Amino acid sequence: MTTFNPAEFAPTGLTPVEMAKFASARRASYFVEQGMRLGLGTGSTAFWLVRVLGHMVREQGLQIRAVPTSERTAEQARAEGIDVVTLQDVGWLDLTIDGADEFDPALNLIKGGGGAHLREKIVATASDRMIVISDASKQVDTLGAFPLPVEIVPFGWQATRHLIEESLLGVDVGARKSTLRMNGTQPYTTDEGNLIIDLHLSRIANARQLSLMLNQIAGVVENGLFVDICDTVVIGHPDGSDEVIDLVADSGLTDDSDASDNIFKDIAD
Ligand SMILES: O=C(CO)[C@H](O)[C@H](O)COP(=O)(O)O
Repeated sequence: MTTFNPAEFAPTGLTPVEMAKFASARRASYFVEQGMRLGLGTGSTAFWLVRVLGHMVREQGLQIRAVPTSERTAEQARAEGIDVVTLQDVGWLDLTIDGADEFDPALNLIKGGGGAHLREKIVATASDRMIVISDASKQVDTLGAFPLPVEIVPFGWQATRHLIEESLLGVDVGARKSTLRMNGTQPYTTDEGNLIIDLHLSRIANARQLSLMLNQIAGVVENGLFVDICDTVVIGHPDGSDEVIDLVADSGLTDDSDASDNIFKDIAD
């Protein structure tokens, strides 16, 4: 049990949207314990997590070793005084806390709006537990309104995109448009030097099937569907309140699995 107090960090003058993000990050920080090896997410909600943890490190003696999921987050974490290490350094993580673009009732996710879903998935699946921090706008009945990012290698990327588009004909989705993510006039490149194709699907009937299918295509590095990886979502609200959805606690079962178990579930299915 943590003896630290995330609520001590209390920024003022936040817009309602920022307050909701901050509230979710603050609540998730209560799950962080002394000595933990922690995965740090990427994005505007994870930004608040790093702020809260930075305060706990500097002012409350929290000691953590953190593996950031992007260069952006690494830079911010270092500036906050957090001990930044590599996944190779620590081998495995106790907990990853990250944002999401959408989550459904089973807590399956779309991630990668910030272009970091490859490292985010590696870090999350190398963790005992993944907690998502979010405002209520990310909660959906069915995934797919948010464009699904697919990271692909630059070599032969047009052919890879063509194969992705062809493969979509065989799955139950609401639409089948793809776009190359741009950064101004240039293609957006990830921290790994890859490109991103965003899939505008509107509705994804079977996230597990689609995820497996996309990752079988040569040139695809990773897609933004996180299936059976997250079991806790902390939702923050504009009034500063929060709620926790915890699949394990809500089911009354104990969690003897870890985030990497999804790989075996996928293969078994
Ligand atoms: O997946 C991500 C980055 O790749 C982010 O977690 C996701 O885009 C949510 O970001 P934000 O908290 O800014 O809404």
